[in-house]
Amino acid sequence: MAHDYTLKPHPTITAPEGPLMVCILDGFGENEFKDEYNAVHVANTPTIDALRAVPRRFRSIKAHGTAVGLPSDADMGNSEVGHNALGSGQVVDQGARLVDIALETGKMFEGDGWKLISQAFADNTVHFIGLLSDGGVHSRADQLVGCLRGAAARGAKRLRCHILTDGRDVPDGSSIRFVEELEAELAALREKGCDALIASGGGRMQVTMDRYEADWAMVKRGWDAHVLGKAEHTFRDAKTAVVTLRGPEDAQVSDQYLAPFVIVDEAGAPVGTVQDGDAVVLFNFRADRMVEISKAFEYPDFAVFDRERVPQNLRFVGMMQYDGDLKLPANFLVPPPEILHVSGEYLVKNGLATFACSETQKFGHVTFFWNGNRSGYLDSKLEQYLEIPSDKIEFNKAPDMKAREITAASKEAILSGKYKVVRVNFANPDMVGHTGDLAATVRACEVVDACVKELLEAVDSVNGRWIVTADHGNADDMVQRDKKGKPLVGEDGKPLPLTSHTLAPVPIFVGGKGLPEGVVFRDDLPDAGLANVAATTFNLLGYQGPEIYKDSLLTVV
Ligand SMILES: O=C(O)[C@H](O)COP(=O)(O)O
Ligand SMILES: [Mn+2]
Ligand SMILES: [Mn+2]
Repeated sequence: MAHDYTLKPHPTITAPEGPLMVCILDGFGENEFKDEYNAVHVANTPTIDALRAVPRRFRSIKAHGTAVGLPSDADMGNSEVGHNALGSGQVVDQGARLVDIALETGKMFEGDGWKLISQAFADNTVHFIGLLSDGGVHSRADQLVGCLRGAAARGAKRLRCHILTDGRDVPDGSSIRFVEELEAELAALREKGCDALIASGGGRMQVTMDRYEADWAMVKRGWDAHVLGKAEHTFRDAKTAVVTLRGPEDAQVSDQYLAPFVIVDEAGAPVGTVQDGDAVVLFNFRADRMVEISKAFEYPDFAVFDRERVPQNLRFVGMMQYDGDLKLPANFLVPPPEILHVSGEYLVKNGLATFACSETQKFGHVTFFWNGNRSGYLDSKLEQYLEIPSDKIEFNKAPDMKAREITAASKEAILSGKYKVVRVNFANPDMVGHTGDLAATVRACEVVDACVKELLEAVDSVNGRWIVTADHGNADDMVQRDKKGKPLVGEDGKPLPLTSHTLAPVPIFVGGKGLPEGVVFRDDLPDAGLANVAATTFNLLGYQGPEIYKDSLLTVV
């Protein structure tokens, strides 16, 4: 039976005169540590502070772990799962969890994707390309190991790993440990007669893992290193590669930004180029940073850069299918989560027009992830998505990013009278937070606060309403801590920067001149999370939340 998308009017909250603005401050958590390392706390944010002071229109909600479909509550949130939950009003098992289940049950090894790569076990090489860490955002090293062992046990003769060093979802410098652990695993496989080696690599923000077409040159560097075996730097082993490329202690390059490298044999020949008939597994489960490299492998008429040599009869799979609309890649090891009946579908099926805007780095977050991993418009007549091109530099060098441009465009949309919903994502607290640069991240939060002010004023001027919230923490803690929360210092006595997201909940604020006074947060949902936001938006639009959604956070007193 077709799903019924009819929205029922809310019994007491009427529709607003102006639009509803839904504003996501990416990486802006509500952290219990309110000290000098909490950029959200340190920053001068008069607008957000004023919102925090309004009784029962500010609270925090969960943005990590099982509340967003991740395997455990030790998993920090991230943009993919966060925007999925925000946009769909539901909690679904996410990629990390689905791959765990597929490995635990052995289903992984029975699927069509596995059957495809197993054709290369006897006479060809199986390549694994992906992010090597235990960050759990894009990939997990233990899942890579599960696949390697699974392949070796099922007769794969030759395995090659192409590793992208992290330092973004995990502490900088940890790449050395992850390489050591993988080398030990590969040595154990070699003991058992499987020829298993690391073949190439590079930092995730330099090589292969570009997203939303922000910088295709990254993908070309990856293709050259992984497939062609070409890079400026060659080494005999990966640990030496990583240690050398990180450079001297006083001028270290972070794991995220390591140059591409290729591992070579005694004669200087690459140990693992991709050849005709080989299998290639992209072992990341998350989509955004795997789409471009997937296209390079899969599209016969790919023309973004010169691939020079395209391996024929390749058995190419993703850990998941990264884009269900593009069917990319065609073959995959684990089916991705199915996220149905997202809020955008309810909006368009009820004739409510939406404007969504962010800059490149978060554009897919506020569209593709928001819409349950669907590309393009749900309804091009009722929706307008605007992407402001992001800078191509390290974001601590320009922490304002494109916040002003996003604000100007969103303000215009709010004032235009054309839209019922205006959805905005500000990338700054997250993208600058990932650099580990505290001062720049404070600045990022301040810029965003000023932009929010402008948007709230615009909403008020047309009697609209707003929700301001975030998708997960990041800027709210910029230092690594011990179990008791005490900041850790390095050998040089300096605090150890935290580049990753945090486990913190996120704030949520509602308001606007067009919001009747009695509409406030209920106090009986202490465990509410990001998935409770979608029904809340429908209430603010004058409708009841869809029955299949998590409860709205609102009540009328
Ligand atoms: O891809 C990234 O930049 C990080 O791994 C996660 O950040 P995001 O989830 O906020 O995009
Ligand atoms: Mn995010
Ligand atoms: Mn992030």
